[in-house]
Amino acid sequence: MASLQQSPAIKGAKVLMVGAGGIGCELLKTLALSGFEDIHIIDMDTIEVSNLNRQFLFRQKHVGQSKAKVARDAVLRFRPHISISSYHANVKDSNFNVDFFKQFNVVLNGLDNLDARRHVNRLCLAAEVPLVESGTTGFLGQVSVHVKGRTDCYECNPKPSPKTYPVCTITSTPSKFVHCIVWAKELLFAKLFGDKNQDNDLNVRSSDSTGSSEQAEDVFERKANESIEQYGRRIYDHVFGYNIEQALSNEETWKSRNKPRPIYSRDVISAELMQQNGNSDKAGSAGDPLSVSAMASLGLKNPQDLWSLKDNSRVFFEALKLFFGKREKEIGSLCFDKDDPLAVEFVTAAANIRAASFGIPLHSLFEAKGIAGNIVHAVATTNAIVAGLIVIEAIKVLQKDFDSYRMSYCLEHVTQKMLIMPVQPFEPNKSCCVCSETPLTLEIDTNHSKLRDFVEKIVKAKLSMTSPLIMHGSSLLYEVGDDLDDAMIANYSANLEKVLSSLPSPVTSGTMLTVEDLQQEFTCNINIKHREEFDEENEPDGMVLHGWTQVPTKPKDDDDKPPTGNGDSSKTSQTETVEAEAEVVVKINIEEIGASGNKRKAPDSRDISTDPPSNDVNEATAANHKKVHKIDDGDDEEELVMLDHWDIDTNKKQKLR
Ligand SMILES: Nc1ncnc2c1ncn2[C@@H]1O[C@H](COP(=O)(O)OP(=O)(O)OP(=O)(O)O)[C@@H](O)[C@H]1O
Ligand SMILES: [Zn+2]
Repeated sequence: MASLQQSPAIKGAKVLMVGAGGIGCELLKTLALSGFEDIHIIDMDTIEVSNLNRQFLFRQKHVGQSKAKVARDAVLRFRPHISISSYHANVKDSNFNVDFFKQFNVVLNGLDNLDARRHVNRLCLAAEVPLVESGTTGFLGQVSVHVKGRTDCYECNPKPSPKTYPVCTITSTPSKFVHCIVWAKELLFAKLFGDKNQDNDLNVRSSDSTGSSEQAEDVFERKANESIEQYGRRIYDHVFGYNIEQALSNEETWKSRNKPRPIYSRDVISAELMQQNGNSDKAGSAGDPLSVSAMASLGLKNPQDLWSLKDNSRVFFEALKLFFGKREKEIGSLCFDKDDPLAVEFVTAAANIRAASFGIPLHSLFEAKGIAGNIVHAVATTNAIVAGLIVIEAIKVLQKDFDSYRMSYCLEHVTQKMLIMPVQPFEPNKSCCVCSETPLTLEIDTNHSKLRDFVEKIVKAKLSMTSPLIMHGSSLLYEVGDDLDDAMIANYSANLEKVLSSLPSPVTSGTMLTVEDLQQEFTCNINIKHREEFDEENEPDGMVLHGWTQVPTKPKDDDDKPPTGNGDSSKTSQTETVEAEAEVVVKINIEEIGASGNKRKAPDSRDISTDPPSNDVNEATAANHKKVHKIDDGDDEEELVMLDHWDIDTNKKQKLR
C-alpha cells in the first residue's frame, strides 16, 4: 500500500465519484486510504436513518444533511491533507457537462439506478474519460471497466427490465404472494387512496345486489352518511367476497386451477369486535402522518409475526379507518411508499386476505414490506468488497495497464473455489447505439401516435435522454432548453400534440429521425417503420424499438396458465418492479472460465445479446425474446435475474446456488 500511495498516477489523479451511498461511502474511504488526493463527489441525496447501518461515514446527527458533504467532511478528518470537493446535486444537472467530465482521469460510479448510470456512461464516452461502474444486490456485486474503443460501454449489453405480470394474473388468478402484493398496492391501495383519474384494472363492477346500474366507480366512493365501519365492510365484502364470487362464475377459468374462496367480513369479524377494533389514541398523531400505525392502535407488536385472517382483517379495517380519520387530506394523492407504515400495514393485510382467499400462504408484515418495497437487504461487506475492486480497476486504468482490466463479480456461493470471479472485459458491441452510433428501428403507428408519445416512451423512458432535440432532416420538430423563445416553445408544444404523420415535416414509414441529447453529446438515428397492430399485453407502449440494448420485458410467468377468458385482461401488464433498480447482472458463463479460473476470453461481438446475428429486425427480436430469463419470484426467497452468456443456442438459466 505504501508504494501504491506514492504512485504518481494515483497521487496526480483527479477522480470523480458519483453516488455517496452504500458503495460510495466505502469507495471514498478506500480511495483516500489508497493515496488519492483529488476526489470529487456528486450525490443528490440527504442522509436518512435507514442509511446509517451501512453508510458508515454518517451518524444520527447527520440525518437530513447532504451525503456528499458529510462524506467529504468525515474523510477529511482522517485525511486532512487531501482535496475533496462535494456537490450536493443531480449528476444529470446541466453544469455537469462534457467539459466538466473532461477534467477527470477516471469516473467511478456508486449509483443505484439505470437512468443515472446511462447518463454518466454517455458523458464519459463523449469526454473520453474511463468509467468504472459498479452495483450490489445483497451478497451479489459487480464491477466493470469501460474505456472508449477498448472495452464495451455500459450500454453495450442488455439490462434487465422491470418484472411485469399479466393483468389477469393480478386481477383474477393470482398464484403467488407477490401477485397479491401487486394487487393490494397497485390496484386496491391506488383505487382507495390514490388519484381517482388514473387507469386502474381493479374489478369495479357494482356490488349492488339489486342489479341496478350503479356506476362502477361508486363502489369505492364513500357515501354520504356512511360510517367508516360501514364503508370498510362494503369495500371488504366487495373485493374479497363479491368479486371472488363473480370470478367463480366463470367456470372455464377454474378448470385447471384451484378455486378461490369468497371471504365476507361478517364471517371473520363480529359487529362487536368491529366496534372495539383498535385504540386510535395509540395510533400516532395526525400531525405526523408517518407516525400513524394500525399495528400500534391494535397492540400488534412484532412485524415478523404471521397474522391470522382475523388479525389481517382487523388491520385492514383499522388502517382504512386511520387513513380516513387521521390522513384524510392525503386521500386522492397517495402513492404506495414502503417507508409509510400505514400504507405497508394496509397492503400487507389486503394482500394476506386475498392470499387466504386463493389458498396462497400468508406472510408477515416484514416479509410483505420487503416484497412490496422491492427490498433486497443491502450487505455492507459486499459494498466494501466492490469498493475495493473499483479502486483496483481505477488504479489499472490510471496506470494504463490495459491487459489487466477485469470485470469482477461477487458471488453468493463459492463457485470454482471463488467468491470473487474476475473475467476479461467485453469488447465494444458494434451494434450498440450509444458507442457505435448504429441506427435503431422504431415500429410505430405514425397515424395515431403523437410526438408526445414518442418523446415520453422512447426518447425519455428508453433512451434516457435529458435534454432531447428531435430532427427530421433539417427540420427541427422538438427541442428542450433554457434559451428557447416563446414562439419556439409554443411551436414545440403544438408539435407534441400532433400525430407523427401530421407534423410540419411528416414522419411516416421510411423516415429517419435524428434524436440528440446536447448535454450527453449523444446522437441516435431512428428509422421509422409504420405498423398498425400491437399486442396490448406484450407491446403495451404501442410501439416497439429494435436494436436498443434493453432486454425485452418477459410478459408472462412461465407457470402462469394462459388466461382462460376472464375477460378483463385487456390492458398493459402490471409493473412489478421486483428487480427494477437494483440492476446487478451476473453474466458469467461458468464453463467459459478457463482452467486457471480467472480468465475469460473476450467474446466476439456475436456473443453479446444486443448484437443480433443478422440485421433482420424480427429475427433479432425473436432471439432476444428467447434469451430472457425469468426472475423466479418464489414467495420466500429473493432471486436475481441471471443473464448468462446470452448464447442463443444454449439459453439456459444459471443459478448461483
Ligand atoms: N442522478 C443522481 N445524481 C446524483 N446522485 C445520485 C443519482 N442517482 C442516485 N444517486 C445517489 O446514488 C446513491 C446510491 O446509494 P445506495 O444504493 O446506497 O442508495 P441509498 O438511497 O443510499 O440507499 P437505499 O436506496 O437502500 O435507501 C444514493 O446516495 C443516491 O443519492
Ligand atoms: Zn456501447
